[in-house]
Amino acid sequence: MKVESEVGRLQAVLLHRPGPELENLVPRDLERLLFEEIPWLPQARREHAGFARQLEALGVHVYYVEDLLRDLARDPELREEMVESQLEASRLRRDPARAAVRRCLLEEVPPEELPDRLIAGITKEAVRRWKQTPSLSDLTAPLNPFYLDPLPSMYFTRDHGAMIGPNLLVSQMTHRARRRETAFLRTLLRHHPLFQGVKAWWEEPLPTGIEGGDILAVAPSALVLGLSERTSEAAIEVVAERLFAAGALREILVLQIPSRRAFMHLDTVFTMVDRERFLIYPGIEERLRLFRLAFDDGRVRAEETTDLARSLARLVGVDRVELLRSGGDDPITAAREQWADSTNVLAVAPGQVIAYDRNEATNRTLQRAGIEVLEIEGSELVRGRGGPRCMSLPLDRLPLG
Ligand SMILES: NC(=[NH2+])NCCC[C@H](N)C(=O)O
Repeated sequence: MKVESEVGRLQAVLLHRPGPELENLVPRDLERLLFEEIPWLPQARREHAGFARQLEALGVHVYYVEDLLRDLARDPELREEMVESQLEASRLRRDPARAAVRRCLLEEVPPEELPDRLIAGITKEAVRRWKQTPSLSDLTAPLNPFYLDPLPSMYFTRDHGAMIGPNLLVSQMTHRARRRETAFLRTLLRHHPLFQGVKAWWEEPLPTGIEGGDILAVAPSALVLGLSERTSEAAIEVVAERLFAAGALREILVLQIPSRRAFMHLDTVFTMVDRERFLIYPGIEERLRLFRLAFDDGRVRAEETTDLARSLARLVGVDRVELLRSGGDDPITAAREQWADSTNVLAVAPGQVIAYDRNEATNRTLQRAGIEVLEIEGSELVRGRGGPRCMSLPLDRLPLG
């Protein structure tokens, strides 16, 4: 398994089917759990199944995080490791209730249900009988019902990490609300046979945030990284240093985007759709800052640069690249469609993408440019603020011939 480019023909991908975690969302928790709205689960699942069917029709192997975790949960030791790493990454880390939650998960929850239950969230109510006396936190349950929060953003598997060549960079999530998602990926990487032969680029977590939605491989040894609400300078510097030193990369282009909810990751405004073509939200172009990172005598050297198209061409190693603009020339349409993830398309091969059907103007622009747009429905899925790109973690792509 390896990924050397954002557009190489997709062979295998990791998804998560939206589940009861969405039904454990309540208005009070929306902001903290990084949602604006509550998707209607049965419809979100139908839409997600449509996405998976589209991928399978293209011959892509679709793996589901929850299925792989269920494979591991059969083994008592791995079950224990899964539970411990979830607790470590949660708010319960130093909570007196930790032991009771642990016992409930290991002694009461049937192993085959464990991954789904962890993702859905664990209520105080479910743990009550494992505690000796009612505690303050039991009494506050009506207002604050969860020991382990639901993970509603779990279906945005892209953010959990990124295959860079043959190995996986596991993200360091900026918000606590999403840290348990990556703990699952680490467990899979360590133990699941699917990942045999794939290593984490490094074991220890990075000091600060970097998320997969900000990582885009444009060529075998060249990355574009978003500097965004979720990915920090410090994390980019560490990643650059390590990947340069390992000989995995030659150059990195950093695109700084305004730190805003609507653009939480680079892939909400920019992605790659063909060997030499990119899709960008024009409302962002004026506000981008570009920085080039290279390895110079064992040190990462940064310099500011201008001209996105030229910088990308250099990175890809071609004379010129083409920037396609979302929203069909109308700033209002472009802003509306950006909010519905118009640029968050998933390239399944050079010049072939999966996109939400609702982004009509952007899809028309892509089609006119000769890009094949495979449309899926996503009116409930989009409420979580992500599209086909964020809903998929590519594990294997063919090299570009
Ligand atoms: N790569 C992406 N654009 N991911 C979208 C993530 C959306 C998710 N609700 C969050 O705020 O974290």
